Amino acid sequence: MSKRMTTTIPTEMTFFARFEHDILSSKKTITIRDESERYYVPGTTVKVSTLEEGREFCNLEIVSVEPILFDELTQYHADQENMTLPVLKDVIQDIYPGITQLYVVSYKLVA
Ligand SMILES: CC(=O)Nc1ccn([C@@H]2O[C@H](CO)[C@@H](O)[C@H]2O)c(=O)n1
Repeated sequence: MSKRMTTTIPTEMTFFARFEHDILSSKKTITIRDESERYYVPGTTVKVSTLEEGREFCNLEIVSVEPILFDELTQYHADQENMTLPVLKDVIQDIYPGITQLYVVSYKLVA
């Protein structure tokens, strides 16, 4: 007998304010998160605000959510973050110290 599980589809996402400009200019088209943020659903739209002040600044449509290991990150991911790979790895280690399992969330700006 299988247990029925319910999940709540997330409808909001936060970013550090320093990334707002890159997101709004579509220079940054992915974000890399931990398992707590793996439940975004492709095709849904999320309301985006700054982590620091909770200021809403756009809506994003989720395009995909893909698991990735920290050691598998490449320049391809860094390009989509508008960063160099060493900087991206530093940023992730700052936010998620010692993490190995991550999720690449890709998105597009909703007009
Ligand atoms: C609660 C909360 O807001 N968390 C995060 C987590 C990550 N990020 C950015 O995603 C990319 C890879 O991690 C980098 O650009 C990060 O700076 C972010 O802006 N905000």
